[in-house]
Amino acid sequence: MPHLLRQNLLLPAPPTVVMHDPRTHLRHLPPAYSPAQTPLSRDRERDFAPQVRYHLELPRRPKLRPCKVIFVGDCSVGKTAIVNRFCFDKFQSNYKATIGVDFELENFSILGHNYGLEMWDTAGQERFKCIAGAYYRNASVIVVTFDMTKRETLESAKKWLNSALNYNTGQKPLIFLAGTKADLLTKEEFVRMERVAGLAASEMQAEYWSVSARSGFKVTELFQRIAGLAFEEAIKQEIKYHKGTAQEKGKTDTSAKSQTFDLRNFISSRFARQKSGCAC
Ligand SMILES: Nc1nc2c(ncn2[C@@H]2O[C@H](COP(=O)(O)OP(=O)(O)OP(=O)(O)O)[C@@H](O)[C@H]2O)c(=O)[nH]1
Repeated sequence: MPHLLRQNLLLPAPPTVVMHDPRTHLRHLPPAYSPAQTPLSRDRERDFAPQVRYHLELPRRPKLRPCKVIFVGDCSVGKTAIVNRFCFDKFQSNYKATIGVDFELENFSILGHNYGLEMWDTAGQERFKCIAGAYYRNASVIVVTFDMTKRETLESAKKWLNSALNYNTGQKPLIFLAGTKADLLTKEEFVRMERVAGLAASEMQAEYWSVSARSGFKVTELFQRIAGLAFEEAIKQEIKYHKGTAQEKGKTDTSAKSQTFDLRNFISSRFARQKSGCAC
């Protein structure tokens, strides 16, 4: 009975060690793949915005819904592979087409707040497109994926993005363009492909990433960046919402005050009229 022994000898209890998973525990905004290839944060913004940090220090805990991330792109480009590499740290070399859609949830701790990423890995095969399309709605993040060894998959990236945006007209999702299978390219091919893909990304107003699910190259960094930026955006939305309701409340308060003033005037004028003998 080791705990009894400890009690009898009045030994201090060992400190509780909280183990944080460094993949999902963020204290700073993870950097872009390349500062030149991101429309999502300016080069000098290397961390969470000060207003976001300030808001999180207020006693009121933010109410955050999980963030919906959708992966779209041609079949066999490696959408499932990058999700599986990040969520389970595994890679399968045999191809198994996604039927409709697959779903994974990963929980992050960002600046001490829990934040969930819902990952919707949609099918690239044409015959499943009508099913997958139904899952595009309410996406906060769109990751358009292409195979760096197949130029034609980059060419269809814009088509995939437009189709995902058509289901999300009411909001402004964050857009990422991810080139996969970086391990299969020579250095020259890699540099050439990044140049072409970077141009496509800026046309799509997307942040560009080259990754490899096989080697794990930049996969964790991509997901951390997605979580960091989506979290920051969610807090900014919350700040906007609170400012809006505070302004509304201010307006109601002033109109209530002016109503009290009018009421007082009305009573005193009525009283004066009654005094002067008028009954109307
Ligand atoms: N060498 C290499 N192969 C990869 C990589 N990523 C994916 N693959 C392979 O590419 C094939 C297709 O990968 P998936 O992840 O299933 O592709 P997908 O985009 O989900 O395909 P659909 O479900 O049809 O939309 C599989 O055989 C994977 O093993 C990578 O980074 N490097």
